Amino acid sequence: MMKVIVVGTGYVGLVTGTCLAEIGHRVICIDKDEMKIEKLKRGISPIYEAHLEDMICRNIKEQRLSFSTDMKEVAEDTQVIFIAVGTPSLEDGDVDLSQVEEVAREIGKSLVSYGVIVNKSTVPVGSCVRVAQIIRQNLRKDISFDVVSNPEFLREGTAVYDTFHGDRIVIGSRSKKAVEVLRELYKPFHQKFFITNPESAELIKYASNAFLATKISFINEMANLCEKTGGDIRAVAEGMGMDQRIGNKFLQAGVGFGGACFPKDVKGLLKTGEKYGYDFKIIRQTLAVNEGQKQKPLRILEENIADWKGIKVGILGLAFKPGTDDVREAPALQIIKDLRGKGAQIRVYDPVANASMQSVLQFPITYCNNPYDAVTDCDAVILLTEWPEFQELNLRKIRRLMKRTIFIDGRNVFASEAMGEKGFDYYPMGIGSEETAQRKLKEGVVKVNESEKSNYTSGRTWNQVSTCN
Ligand SMILES: NC(=O)C1=CN([C@@H]2O[C@H](COP(=O)(O)OP(=O)(O)OC[C@H]3O[C@@H](n4cnc5c(N)ncnc54)[C@H](O)[C@@H]3O)[C@@H](O)[C@H]2O)C=CC1
Ligand SMILES: O=C(O)[C@H]1O[C@H](OP(=O)(O)OP(=O)(O)OC[C@H]2O[C@@H](n3ccc(=O)[nH]c3=O)[C@H](O)[C@@H]2O)[C@H](O)[C@@H](O)[C@@H]1O
Repeated sequence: MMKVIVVGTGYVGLVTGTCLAEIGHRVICIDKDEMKIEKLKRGISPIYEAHLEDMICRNIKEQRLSFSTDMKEVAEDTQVIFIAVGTPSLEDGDVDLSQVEEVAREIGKSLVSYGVIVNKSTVPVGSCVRVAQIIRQNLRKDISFDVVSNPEFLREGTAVYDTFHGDRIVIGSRSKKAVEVLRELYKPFHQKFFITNPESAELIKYASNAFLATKISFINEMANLCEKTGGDIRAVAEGMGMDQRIGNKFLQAGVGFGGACFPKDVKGLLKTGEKYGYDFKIIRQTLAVNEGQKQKPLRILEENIADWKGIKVGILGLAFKPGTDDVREAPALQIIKDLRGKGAQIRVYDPVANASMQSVLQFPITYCNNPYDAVTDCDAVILLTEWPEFQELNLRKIRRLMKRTIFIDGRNVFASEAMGEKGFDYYPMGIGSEETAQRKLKEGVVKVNESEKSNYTSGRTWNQVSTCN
């Protein structure tokens, strides 16, 4: 059993701290947000994450987990201190390290004996060295310590499961002593360790997220080609994924990736490249393709709607993915803004994310308590998050409640034929029709549509897109 401090009780800090308590360590989670800490002390989780609240309550009761706003909790017997604060994007895409640097200063002032300081926040290469430097500058007396890079790979929505079933635990350190402390800390998780130097560990995190994001942009471009050629992206992805070198995960076409991390980390890696004089061309396009993908629902509507006066659009799903109430960089944010720009009336429903959308949107839209209310009298419906409950929707009822019949399925939840039979003008992502294939064959090979080309070249680029938060 070790005594552990976790600074930052967001998705990563809170889940890590709680899971470490669950495996027997004594954990104190610290956050400067007093309201958050007050709630947590009463066993209330500030985030929606499966199994988390039960685990928090159990570990508080069994006295392995406590919460505080005070760095004075760092004591003689503290062996490990995690830094798990936010590293958001700055305006120009660079990583804002101010929270990490602030915590490093606090740790320097609070340290009373040897400790391993673990950088769990996603930070650019070189940050371990920087954090060590800040701590050293703030020490009150001469104390030895090690700073280790230990990036986190959990996904929101399955954060607790991922912590217990991770594919690997990456530890970047040149100190054998620090590596041994972390091996001991994580031993009960029974996961593979990958030990490397801090710089490589820091790059592994960015490389992993950027690679996964690129995989998504790739499949989305294939989906766009499927629509023109009569292919079905679901079959293409399945057939590709059967090759074990490719793998069948992260090949789900849709309206693009969102979330607190993919967009910010891809921009962060691009910025790192720039700083070191390297233009990372592939991931620049990964972002550009993603921006184009988020505009797809609007492009479909523009083709179908001549006069936007009085147009009502219903949106099903706001969270950037199912299982979370997080709307950071969610495609829904951009799509809602685009629709507002057109003057459309917008009705939305999400099983858990209505409140978080309301807290970031600076203009009013209609939030509904159920999906049927959200589609009532609508000219078009756009599904943006594949919540399992949407699979159970009474589609005939939806059709009856709508004014017109446009249904854009941004996550390919339904089957084209069934939707057609029910009377929808159904627009899935990347599912071409036989008629398109025949028509294209008759017309011969067509030239690249210039307007589409410009979406990725002269059109909106990632750093021109404003965010709501
Ligand atoms: N959200 C996710 O699924 C994942 C996030 N990451 C990375 O982990 C890091 C943390 O991310 P999240 O947990 O999502 O962030 P978050 O924004 O949800 O939480 C950060 C917390 O740190 C607190 N904080 C900020 N400055 C502080 C200070 N000086 N002292 C004490 N507390 C302070 C904030 O009040 C907030 O509660 C980021 O670098 C992120 O890129 C990595 C893997 C997964
Ligand atoms: O660094 C992070 O924060 C985390 O970022 C992602 O996790 P997360 O953002 O929670 O969610 P994902 O499940 O990866 O989905 C991200 C986005 O990609 C989209 N996506 C995902 C998979 C897919 O096939 N297609 C697709 O469009 C999702 O809809 C979602 O908007 C990574 O999967 C985690 O390993 C990583 O730790």
